Amino acid sequence: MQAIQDSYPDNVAHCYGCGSQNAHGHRIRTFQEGEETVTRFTPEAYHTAIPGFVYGGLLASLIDCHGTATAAAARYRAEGREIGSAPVLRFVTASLSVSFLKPTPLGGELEIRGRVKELRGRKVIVEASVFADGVETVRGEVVAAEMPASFGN
Ligand SMILES: CCCCCCCCCC(=O)SCCNC(=O)CCNC(=O)[C@H](O)C(C)(C)COP(=O)(O)OP(=O)(O)OC[C@H]1O[C@@H](n2cnc3c(N)ncnc32)[C@H](O)[C@@H]1OP(=O)(O)O
Repeated sequence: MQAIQDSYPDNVAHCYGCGSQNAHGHRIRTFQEGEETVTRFTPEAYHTAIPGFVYGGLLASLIDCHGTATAAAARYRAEGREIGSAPVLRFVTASLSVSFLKPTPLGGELEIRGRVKELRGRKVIVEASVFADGVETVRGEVVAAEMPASFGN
């Protein structure tokens, strides 16, 4: 099945969270499921915070990259375009907020589910949650902004 990240051109696919070209990264893959987006990810033992529980920074990065992918997909949909079609839309994180509702157990697959809260101009706000065994443990919000041509300057 085609993931949203599969549409990222190779020259911008190095992100630590979601870049297919980053051998050391999480290389998350996000899928559209109706009005929601879904990423599944299984943390490794080295993603430990407190023994038996997942490190919060990893969870934040899952929300982050799930959010930017959801934002890009939403804008393509809003424009009635196929994901990845030219001109390519690239979204980066303008802000990220994360609430850790419960400790997230380490040792199984996590599900990250997201939805668009607002889509306006060059900005998309995405809400996303992490579920472990069906229990919501983390909730976050990503403000994703379309990457300007001047990015980094
Ligand atoms: C092709 C695929 C690429 C895959 C990459 C995936 C990335 C994964 C996640 C990341 O780690 S990205 C890396 C971390 N993020 C950055 O380094 C971004 C650094 N910041 C910037 O480059 C600029 O500040 C940014 C592009 C986010 C905004 O600059 P703009 O010149 O576009 O700002 P502008 O003032 O035009 O704002 C556009 C909209 O975003 C809003 N905005 C900007 N910064 C914000 C902020 N910090 N918080 C909330 N909203 C913000 C802003 O209010 C506005 O909304 P409105 O249209 O409603 O007014």
